[in-house]
Amino acid sequence: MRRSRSTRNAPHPPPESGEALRLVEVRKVYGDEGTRVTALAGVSLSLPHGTFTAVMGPSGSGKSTLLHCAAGLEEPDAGRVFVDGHELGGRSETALTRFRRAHIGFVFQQFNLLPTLTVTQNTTLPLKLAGRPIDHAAARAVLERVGLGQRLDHLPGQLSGGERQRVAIARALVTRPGVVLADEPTGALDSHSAREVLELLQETVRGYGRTVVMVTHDPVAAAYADVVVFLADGQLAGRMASPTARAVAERLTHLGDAAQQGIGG
Ligand SMILES: Nc1ncnc2c1ncn2[C@@H]1O[C@H](COP(=O)(O)OP(=O)(O)OP(=O)(O)O)[C@@H](O)[C@H]1O
Repeated sequence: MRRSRSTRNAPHPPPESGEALRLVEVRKVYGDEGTRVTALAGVSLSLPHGTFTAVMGPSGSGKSTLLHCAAGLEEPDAGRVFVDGHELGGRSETALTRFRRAHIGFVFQQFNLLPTLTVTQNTTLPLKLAGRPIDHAAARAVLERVGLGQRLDHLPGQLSGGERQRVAIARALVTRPGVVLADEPTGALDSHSAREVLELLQETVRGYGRTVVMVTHDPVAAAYADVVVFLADGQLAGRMASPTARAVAERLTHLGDAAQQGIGG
């Protein structure tokens, strides 16, 4: 049966639980005897729909691993991950890929655009890969929303870093995922472009009800989020609502102490 245009374009309904992302005692260990590193040592986290969360912590504290486990890009050694109320574990690789394409958008520090595809083609690629119909009007609307309505036929090499990251955000949004995961999305940008990208991520949450989880090293970037969760040594080491850059920077300097005292959540 052909699906109607309105059904096809409807966002995925929020989970009844209201939780966009839930991690339960997630553990991830890399390497083997002699090189073993515990990247995540049993992390539990619950993020409601329509929230913007920043994940911070020292280098090597497990931030990217947490994001990759949440995205189903890495399989935890133990624990459970739920996205939009659906458990990721126990799926075949094909089923996981299909699920990821429907429910999760991912934004990388280095943009990961295909250099030979135009802005429009890069943006609609996830729909093409998912075998979904390409609604050019909808893609154009997303690109206009990120301020690239005048760049539709440009190649990534003809864009600034900030513009490339905005294409990457449009690409993450085009499938209307419930959850957008961003790994250092402003790490390669100057402060002006970074601010634009952060405002865009904020608008994604406030205006469109998406849930954004962003790994960052930058307290100024983290201050755009509703909540900051801190990681240290693969464990949760605290949480801050309504963060300011100054308060976040201050907390970061004491993170080591918090981890040693076993402060979580
Ligand atoms: N593929 C891998 N193989 C082996 N060890 C890994 C791998 N990926 C990550 N690690 C280790 O796991 C730990 C957590 O890494 P992760 O990249 O999650 O930290 P991070 O907090 O994101 O660090 P950074 O801020 O430097 O990006 C680190 O000690 C890292 O060396």
